[in-house]
Amino acid sequence: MTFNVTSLNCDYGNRHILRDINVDSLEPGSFVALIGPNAAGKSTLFKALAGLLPVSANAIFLNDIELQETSKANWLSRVCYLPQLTGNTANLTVFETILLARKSNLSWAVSDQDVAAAAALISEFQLDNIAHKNINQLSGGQQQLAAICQALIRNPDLYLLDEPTSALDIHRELQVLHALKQQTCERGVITIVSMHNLTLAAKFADQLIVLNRGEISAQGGTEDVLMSGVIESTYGVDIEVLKSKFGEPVISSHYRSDQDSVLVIPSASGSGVEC
Ligand SMILES: Nc1ncnc2c1ncn2[C@@H]1O[C@H](COP(=O)(O)OP(=O)(O)OP(=O)(O)O)[C@@H](O)[C@H]1O
Repeated sequence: MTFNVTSLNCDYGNRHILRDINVDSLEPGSFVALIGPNAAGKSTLFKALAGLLPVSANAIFLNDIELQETSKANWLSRVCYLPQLTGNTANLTVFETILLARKSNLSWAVSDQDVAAAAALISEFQLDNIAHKNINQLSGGQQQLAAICQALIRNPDLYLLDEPTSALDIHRELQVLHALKQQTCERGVITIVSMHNLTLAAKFADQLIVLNRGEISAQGGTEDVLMSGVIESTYGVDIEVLKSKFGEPVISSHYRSDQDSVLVIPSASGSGVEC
């Protein structure tokens, strides 16, 4: 199983958002972090790859299936897309929400295995005390955990996870990323996760894809990309890659206050104030 993208373009109206996106072939078990500044186009890329936006592309292949030549239902049975946290307003309990995700591409009937799989995830993520609660009565972090369980209960070939841990505390964040990485390796799934925390990206991802202003500026092994200088030029910051006491990379960053980063705040007279 492989995933690759050739020459993808995507517009919102007459605004070009993604330009000539190429993703080199990703193999089963790949855990990839999609990084890039705000508004770079990461969410748009996920929606495009999930088949939820009109695109032009030479090819978007998952194994031998081409997105533009298959049905949306067939594509979405193999691809699990988790959008950024938006707030779940469904009138369902946590348990029902997770069970429902399991049912998305199977028959209407609920088997003992489906119930057991939902219960196992609730137990693994210590959600027992909120399993009976309505999803719209939870905190942002609790809702995000339920959404992650919805993703984990699926068995896709490709995960597209848009900032899946943005609302989680550090303990939960590590727990979730560890579980996602484990599932990726054990099931031979391909996982692409967007994230802003570069240290966590470096800790978990074996590859980084850097998106900047709608274009991919780098794809490669995590260490190679971190050392290449592309992070500095993409974000306009200085970084240093250190090693933690656990032998893992830590990204130390420094704000650049040089001429290029002068921030101009518009004043009442319209002339602007430099900071
Ligand atoms: N529905 C939409 N209609 C028009 N423009 C949009 C729409 N959604 C996003 N955009 C624009 O597309 C660009 C890319 O947005 P996108 O949400 O993909 O960025 P992102 O990299 O995910 O950002 P962030 O890290 O801030 O979440 C932005 O300029 C945004 O304003």
